[in-house]
Amino acid sequence: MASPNDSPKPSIEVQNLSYKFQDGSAGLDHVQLDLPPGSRTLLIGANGAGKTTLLRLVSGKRLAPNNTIAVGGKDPFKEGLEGVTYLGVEWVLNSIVRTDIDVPTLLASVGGNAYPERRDELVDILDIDLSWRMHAVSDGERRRVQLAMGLLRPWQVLLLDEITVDLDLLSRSNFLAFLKRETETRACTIVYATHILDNLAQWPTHLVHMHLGKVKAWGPVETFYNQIPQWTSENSRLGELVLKWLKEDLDARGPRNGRSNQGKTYQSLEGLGGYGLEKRS
Ligand SMILES: Nc1ncnc2c1ncn2[C@@H]1O[C@H](COP(=O)(O)OP(=O)(O)OP(=O)(O)O)[C@@H](O)[C@H]1O
Repeated sequence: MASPNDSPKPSIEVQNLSYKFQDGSAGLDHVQLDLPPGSRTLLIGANGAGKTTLLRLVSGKRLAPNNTIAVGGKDPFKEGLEGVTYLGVEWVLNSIVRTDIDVPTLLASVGGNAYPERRDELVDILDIDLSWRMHAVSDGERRRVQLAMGLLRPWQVLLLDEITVDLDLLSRSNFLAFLKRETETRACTIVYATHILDNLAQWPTHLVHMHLGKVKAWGPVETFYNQIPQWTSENSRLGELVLKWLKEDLDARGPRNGRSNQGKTYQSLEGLGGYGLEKRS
């Protein structure tokens, strides 16, 4: 019988990937990445940097240009990748987890009975009460059940698009430790887009820094730490590095609504009504 370990090694290769949205606006610009099998990559970037766009393309949910993406050596869109799990916003909003349904039924519906040991481990680490009914749980409790559902089948590539925001600190820490163990004990690879760095200092093997649809830098995590020779106890070294990157990105981009041009804009409105008509005394 085939086991997940018989599958091709789950590397993620992105070659010169540019992507435009349907309205013609630029989504990604010449993205180049080569994430090795077994890696745990953090995707870092400000809001709107292109993280979700990249993850959706890598997962095969969006069509990328030919020969730009290979996951375990395969084109994710053409080959409908078995073993690639993408957990993002659409998945979080799935309405079934808000109905009056019990947890064992939900877990069985996603194959829980085929992987009883994994199911029981996930129930344990995510501290799930099997007597919960899903219409009567908190957001964080619902998220934990969803995570158990999403992680149950032994994926080879896991693409996570910040879906841990509702978890309390301990649940999130257990969840991250589980993911780390997974990459250490079987052939699998993770890419995680997040803004929350708690408990993550020792987690990633690789970092990808995105800005305005481009990958500004990527590589093994230790190759970046010389950028942060000193760090405070308030932030981890990773936290300091990410803060530095985001500040640089903001400086490079400038303010969203062009405040530096504001005087000019108001002048050009003169005569059109509003403040432009006021006379200086
Ligand atoms: N369907 C779309 N059509 C046009 N532009 C889009 C579309 N979806 C996203 N964008 C734009 O593409 C850019 C990247 O969006 P994306 O969702 O990939 O960012 P992100 O890095 O995941 O941000 P966040 O941290 O806020 O989740 C944003 O400027 C966004 O407005």
